[in-house]
Amino acid sequence: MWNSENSSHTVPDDTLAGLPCKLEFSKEKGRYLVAKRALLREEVVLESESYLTSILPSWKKRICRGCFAAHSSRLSIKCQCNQAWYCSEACRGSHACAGTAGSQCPVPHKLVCPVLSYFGGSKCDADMESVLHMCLDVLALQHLENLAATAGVQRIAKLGHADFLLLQDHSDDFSKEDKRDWKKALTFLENALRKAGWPGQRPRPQELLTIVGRIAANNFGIYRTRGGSVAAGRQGLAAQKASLAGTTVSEQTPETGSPVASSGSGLERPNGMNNLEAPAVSGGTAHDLRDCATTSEELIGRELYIRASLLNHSCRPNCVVIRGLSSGSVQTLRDIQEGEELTISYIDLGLPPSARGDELRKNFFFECTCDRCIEERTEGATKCTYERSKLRGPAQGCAPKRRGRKTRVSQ
Ligand SMILES: C[S@@+](CC[C@H](N)C(=O)[O-])C[C@H]1O[C@@H](n2cnc3c(N)ncnc32)[C@H](O)[C@@H]1O
Repeated sequence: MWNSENSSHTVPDDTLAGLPCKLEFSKEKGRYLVAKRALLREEVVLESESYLTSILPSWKKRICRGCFAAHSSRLSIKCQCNQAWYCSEACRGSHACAGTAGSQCPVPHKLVCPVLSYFGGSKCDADMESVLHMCLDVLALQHLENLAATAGVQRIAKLGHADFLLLQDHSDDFSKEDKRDWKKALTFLENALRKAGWPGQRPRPQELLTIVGRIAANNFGIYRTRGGSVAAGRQGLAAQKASLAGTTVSEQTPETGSPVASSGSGLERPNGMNNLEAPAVSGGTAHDLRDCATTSEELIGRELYIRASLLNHSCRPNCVVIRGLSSGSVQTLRDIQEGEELTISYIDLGLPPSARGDELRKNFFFECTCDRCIEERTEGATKCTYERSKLRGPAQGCAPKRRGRKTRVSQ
């Protein structure tokens, strides 16, 4: 349910200007995007560079923080904080001053480096640590904007801190255990800020928690194919194979930004979801908004998009997010009528209904009411009545699943 205290249900007019979609709002599912006109299959609905990115600690030595290229062996150039690795001195130089290439919010590494020096001693798990990295970037952006405002400069980046605040905050929905874990992690961050002599305003714990609450429910996973070379990039799409049988989605080569040679079925697009064993696209990554990889995929990092975060979930999505090296685009999977809601999948669509529900409840805090879930529930109920009459006993396997403990925020 929409939390009006934590988020505003409008966005500035220019956020969606020129796009074939517009924003609507409902109390049940918050803001959502609808088609402003009829859309054709494979049409690009929106395109944007990522807002912020972070790499999981286990991958930091193989993905260049400057240009974001992935490498099959450990990189040899690193920053003194031991948190950022590079493929060249040029990448190190540009990251220090301008942040990761392609990010809409350039956070100069030299600003956050002293704080990151303490991250080696963090006892947080890898996922939490990657969220803390993003949290720090948000604080850095806020600080830079405060400085710019004092100096009379209006905007330092295309998208700023105000845009981050548009994201829906779910910190109030965290379970007791999550809140406790996050409190510990954020105390670690607060101490690192203090020890590093953070030049910006030191945030209050509640403020930090709302930053985490925004990152948690809105970040996109970056995946690689397990067992493939590190530079491989067809990540995140495999999971949608099951429910989108018959359609395939292309990936883009990072060098050209254009789809690679066609070899699939359905949409006749290459390296798609029906073609899991096909050679991977060198250097690219595709991602979707969900937390769990399939067995053939591995999560390597996380990133935030602002506009794409306005897309709600459906277990039968009509759009997909495709990631190039430095930008993401949302494309339609089928023809869409004017006024129809645009949706993507946040989860592995190959999961059985109850597991999909658990994922969405645990990580995104809502009960899915998409047409696929309703159909499956109806089918389940019919099957259940049939089984019951066959067994002439109590219902078997049809009891509503007990709501599991929400585990650590693992966005
Ligand atoms: C990435 S945001 C999507 C945009 C969001 N509705 C907003 O107003 O900012 C994810 C959140 O949207 C809501 N949401 C997404 N899909 C939904 C759905 N199918 N039904 C209900 N709520 C949904 C949930 O609160 C979820 O945590």
